[in-house]
Amino acid sequence: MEKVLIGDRMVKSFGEGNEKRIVLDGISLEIHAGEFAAVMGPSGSGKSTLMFALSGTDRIDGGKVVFDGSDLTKVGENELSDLRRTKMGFVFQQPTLLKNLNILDNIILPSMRGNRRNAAEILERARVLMKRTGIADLEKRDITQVSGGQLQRAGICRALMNNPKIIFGDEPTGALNSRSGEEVMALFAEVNADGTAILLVTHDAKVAARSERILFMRDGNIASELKLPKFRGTDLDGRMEEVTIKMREIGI
Ligand SMILES: Nc1ncnc2c1ncn2[C@@H]1O[C@H](COP(=O)(O)OP(=O)(O)OP(=O)(O)O)[C@@H](O)[C@H]1O
Repeated sequence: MEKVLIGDRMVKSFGEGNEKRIVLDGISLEIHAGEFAAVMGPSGSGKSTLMFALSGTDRIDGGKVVFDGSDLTKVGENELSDLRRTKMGFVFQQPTLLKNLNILDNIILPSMRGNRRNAAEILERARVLMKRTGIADLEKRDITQVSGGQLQRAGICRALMNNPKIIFGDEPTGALNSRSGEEVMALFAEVNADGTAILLVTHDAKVAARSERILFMRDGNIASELKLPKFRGTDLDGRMEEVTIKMREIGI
């Protein structure tokens, strides 16, 4: 199967001299097109740093990252930001939406910048996504007038605007109540069923159990891996148990 993302012996450290801390310690991984993977690990094991490295958000000190055939360690800043804007989607714990714009404008803003599609097409795409994520009637609302779950859905719509090859999620359900969290996860499953690869960082066994491959990090490397069949909406409890056993095994 086609590999959409390859991290090859990635090294990243912070600090200098005695303060130097190696956070990614030669870690390698591959994500296939359409795969749904999760990263778990103790606090400080390097999960967020890994996501920043794989998405070209941060430059790495050693090794390489190949995304959709482009070596992110070699491309210039403009090309890198184009790749990130047009082929990757990002969903964080707290969506970074702008306070002075309504929900719809927040969703379309990044696509309006430097995009060849015209405004009508962009608007249409946003409305299709808002309908699909259940927030169609909220387009004129200020971002302070919607719930956390609705805000996160708006963030997901924004991430999907350019039909990305991969979505990076860093604790995307971390700030949500369990019902909204489940709805957001169901949305990720739908997006994944359409062929978009997903890579999530999570502390939550219930979230990880919906993925098909879980990478367990420890001290800047992958300590273990768990493969599961693609989640079809059944036996979440059994899957969670498998994840929890593995977490215990490696001491998370
Ligand atoms: N910009 C930075 N400058 C200095 N140190 C950093 C920086 N970013 C991360 N670190 C350090 O790197 C280590 C790994 O951080 P990272 O955020 O990747 O861990 P994590 O596994 O995502 O943790 P958590 O589960 O708590 O979010 C931590 O010790 C952190 O303090």
